[in-house]
Amino acid sequence: MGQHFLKSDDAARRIVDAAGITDQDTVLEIGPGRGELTGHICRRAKKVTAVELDRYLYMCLKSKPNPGNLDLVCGDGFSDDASFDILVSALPYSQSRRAVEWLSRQEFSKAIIMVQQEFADKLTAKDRDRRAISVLASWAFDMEALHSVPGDGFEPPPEVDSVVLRVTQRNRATRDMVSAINRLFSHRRKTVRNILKEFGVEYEGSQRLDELTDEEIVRIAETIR
Ligand SMILES: C[S@@+](CC[C@H](N)C(=O)[O-])C[C@H]1O[C@@H](n2cnc3c(N)ncnc32)[C@H](O)[C@@H]1O
Repeated sequence: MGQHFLKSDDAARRIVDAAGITDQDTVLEIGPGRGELTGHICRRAKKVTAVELDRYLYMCLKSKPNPGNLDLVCGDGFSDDASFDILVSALPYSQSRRAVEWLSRQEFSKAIIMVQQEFADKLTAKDRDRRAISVLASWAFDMEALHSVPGDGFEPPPEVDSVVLRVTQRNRATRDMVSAINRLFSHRRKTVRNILKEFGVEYEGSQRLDELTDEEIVRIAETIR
């Protein structure tokens, strides 16, 4: 479940400060774990929903005093019924990709997410290094890397460092679009014309997928939805 917990309260406060939460905001926290970020979020927000999948961690959090604006839920945080202004999440690393695909389909004003450096590099990769997730992320979001958190800032320490990203929405994706981009990238070294032939779509041009811009790839994905 990607259970690496922040050790320092200062590190937790720094992450929550980056969200710029006001008393008008509804905040979703996915994976509160032992609640390192939750208290800081509750002190700033109007309403907080914190969703923890691990029943034991959920019960531990539930046994603490509720600040009054916290709705604690045990379950999968990546729900299509979620409604929030701001997402704050030290994402479960095993589910970072799923989380980004899910976030691309939500309507939100800002997200502060912590991901492993390796995954952040994938999200911001350019040209031939791009994967489906890079194209989706750069089309759906503006992303800014704020600061890194070294592995020894967690308990237990993960093998790689993490980075805190500020994400705002550029475009909202649909489930079909996410799946079409993934399908295109399963053939990413072929020419676009050959890929599209497999989907019964005609295309003029001899470029390969990685020679196109993110916008062009998304437009092509829309033709095979
Ligand atoms: C990297 S830990 C972060 C914990 C805490 N927020 C912190 O910063 O120390 C990720 C947390 O997400 C929880 N988690 C994993 N998958 C989840 C899911 N699908 N929905 C909600 N919580 C999940 C894990 O149990 C774990 O508590």
